[in-house]
Amino acid sequence: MEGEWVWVDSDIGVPIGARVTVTPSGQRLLVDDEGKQRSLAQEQEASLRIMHPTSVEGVDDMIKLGDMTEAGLLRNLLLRHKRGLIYTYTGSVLVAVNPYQDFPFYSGDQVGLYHGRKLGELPPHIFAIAESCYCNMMRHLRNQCCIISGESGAGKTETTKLILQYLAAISGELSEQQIEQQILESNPILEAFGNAKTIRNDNSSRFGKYLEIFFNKKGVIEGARVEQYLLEKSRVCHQALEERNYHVFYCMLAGATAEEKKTLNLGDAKEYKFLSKGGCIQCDSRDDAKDYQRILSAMKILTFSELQSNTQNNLETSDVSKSQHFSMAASLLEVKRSALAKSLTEHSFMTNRESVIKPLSADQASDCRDAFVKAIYNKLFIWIVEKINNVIYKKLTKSPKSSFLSIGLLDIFGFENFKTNSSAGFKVKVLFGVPQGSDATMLNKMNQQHRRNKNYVSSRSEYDTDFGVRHYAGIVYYDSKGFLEKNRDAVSSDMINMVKKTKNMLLQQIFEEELSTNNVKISNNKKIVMTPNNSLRFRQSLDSLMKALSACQPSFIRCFKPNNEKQSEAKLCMRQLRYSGMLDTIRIRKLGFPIRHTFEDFLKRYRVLLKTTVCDPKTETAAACCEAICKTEIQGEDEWKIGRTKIFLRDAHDAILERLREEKLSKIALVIQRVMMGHKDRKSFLRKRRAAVVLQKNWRAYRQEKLRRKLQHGFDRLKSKIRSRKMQQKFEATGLRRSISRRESHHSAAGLHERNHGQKRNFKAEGQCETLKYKT
Ligand SMILES: Nc1ncnc2c1ncn2[C@@H]1O[C@H](COP(=O)(O)OP(=O)(O)OP(=O)(O)O)[C@@H](O)[C@H]1O
Repeated sequence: MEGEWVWVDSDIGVPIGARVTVTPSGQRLLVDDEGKQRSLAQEQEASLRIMHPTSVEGVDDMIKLGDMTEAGLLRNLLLRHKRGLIYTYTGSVLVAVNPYQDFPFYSGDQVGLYHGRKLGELPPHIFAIAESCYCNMMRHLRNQCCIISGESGAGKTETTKLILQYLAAISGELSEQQIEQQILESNPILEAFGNAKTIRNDNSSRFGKYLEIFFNKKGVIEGARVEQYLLEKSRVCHQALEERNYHVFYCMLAGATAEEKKTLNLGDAKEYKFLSKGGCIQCDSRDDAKDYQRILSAMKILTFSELQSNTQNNLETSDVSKSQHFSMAASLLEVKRSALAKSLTEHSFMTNRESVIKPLSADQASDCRDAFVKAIYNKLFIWIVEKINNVIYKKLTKSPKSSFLSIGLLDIFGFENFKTNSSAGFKVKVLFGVPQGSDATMLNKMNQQHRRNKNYVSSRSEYDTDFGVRHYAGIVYYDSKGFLEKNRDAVSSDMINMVKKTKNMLLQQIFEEELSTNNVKISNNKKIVMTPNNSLRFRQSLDSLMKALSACQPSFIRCFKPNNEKQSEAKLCMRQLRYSGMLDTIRIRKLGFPIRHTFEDFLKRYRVLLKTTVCDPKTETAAACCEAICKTEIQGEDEWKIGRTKIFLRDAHDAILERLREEKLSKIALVIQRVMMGHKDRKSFLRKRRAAVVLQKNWRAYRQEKLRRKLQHGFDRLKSKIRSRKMQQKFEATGLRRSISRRESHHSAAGLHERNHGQKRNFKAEGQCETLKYKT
């Protein structure tokens, strides 16, 4: 039907989407995802597969896809990427497609938005994964790790930085320490010394990194530790076309002042062979001079002391080399030119009876020089990492590790399969360890040793120089040519003897191990200082990494590169999908029960979801209670399984149960709040009512008493008036008044006065009597 979506075959090896359209003339066409029109014949129709609606619209969790095929996954990722949605879940695994541009995804607002929210509550985001790690750590008191994988340039390093940014922000809300800032500032330093421009990525990490962030029990960052794995040393002396040496060289030469450069005898990058072998000095996306200032300020924060120019006094002149660069090198290494010349151009070896010194050919001498340069850089890098750890980790060494919780971020090497893969890769080192001898003898030895190993593919003929390794993603062929050279990192004892004489403390410090060892091995008539073999050391550090990881609860982030210059978007993503094992992950996660809890843990966490009328934990077993919870809360019998000691759940149910638990808890909290507030309010109401009654009572009593007293007073006066009137009437009635009048005429003046006075008294008494009558 018109408008319907179907799957059609394509040249990328998997079907792509296409939409049925009808032209005005009535002809039916298919318009595929790449915009190409295809005719639709009637006989074709039966073979077309209708697209599931979830694939038409796209889903934010690929477990929900109806078309659970490579094509389904690919279309979903590309569809979302086109809409600017770079993050997609696959259960709890996050797929991150590199946006190659700054999106407003990572602001403080976004941190606030995702903080405290469950995975799946909000659209997929790297902050949701960081939050989930943090929450799981705090909830289960268990260390977490994030395994971030993907091709070179897919965005692993940026992702690691974003997780760190998130954790630093939420920890910063809880305390005002400056440790978060110091941890964040270690990035520019590590990137300057350990990253370089490659043809795949302008800022490619050339070392493996495991950053463990330590939190106290309150969830505040207390420190961190960086572990580095196998820096690509060969880059210091050699770069492929269009690639650069490590950033720090270009940054320093572009950013240092003329005066600083003069003190250190530095020129421009293009003057140095080791910096210009790739024919690429500038990198368009980088500003070396600006980065230099950034590196210096980060170094200040991490308490690196300032670079000091070295004194050039006390230098003996020598005729060994007239080159200006040679003198400069000797001066910077703070050794006599003669000692440097000797160590570079001669080698001493032992016969049965004596020590013999032989000159080196020009090629041998430059090998010797390169080995020394690579060793210096590598050791300097290790020293820098340790120096950073001294600031961000040292405080924690005083307390036992168990007093902290941690989240580890593993940024593992980008994996690429070129037409020709150089054996310089660390992966080859992990497999085999590098023997002495030539490339051919090494290949021979490997072909013999690993003949029966199903992961090893021997060279097809004795003239072939390549061999294959069956990786998860497929067979990768490595060319053994130049293998030993690229991996040669043994520094000759002559060189070490030269280092012994240096006045440069840093140089002595970084070669401390070699200087303190007396273990000198003679191999091929050449004295080599034996420190623990590099591949052995690497294997040991990987073993301890594996141990640390397996003790943690892991989260996975798969970074994808959406395009590069040479391949179509879909083809490139398809390859990454296959290599990352995404489809298998989804199938396994869909089929399996990746979430598992012991009955006790499960019951402790989800006890609130249990109805005691259905199953009472006081009388029933933990297993029965767990079963009862699942029966009521999870739909579908097949969605969970009861084991002997644990309960197993499908991927999505962890989040669902958590949500239900939270809902239930907030309901219960509401009831508690309601009852508490009601109780509090009633108590205060009753107190107020009692007080009001007392007030009313007392007021009324007071008012009544006042009235009563007034009345009483009135009556008393009334009574006295009545009495006085009665007395007067009585007096008048007895005629006493007449005799008194006669007596009054006798005493006229006094009598007049007395009469007036008596009249007045009478008037007054009458007046009072009237008032009293009125008041009564
Ligand atoms: N989330 C993102 N937002 C914006 N740009 C990004 C993002 N992730 C990656 N990029 C861009 O892609 C580039 C390459 O990413 P990054 O260096 O993280 O890759 P990588 O996988 O670590 O590669 P390598 O294995 O070579 O070190 C970055 O320099 C940046 O320009």
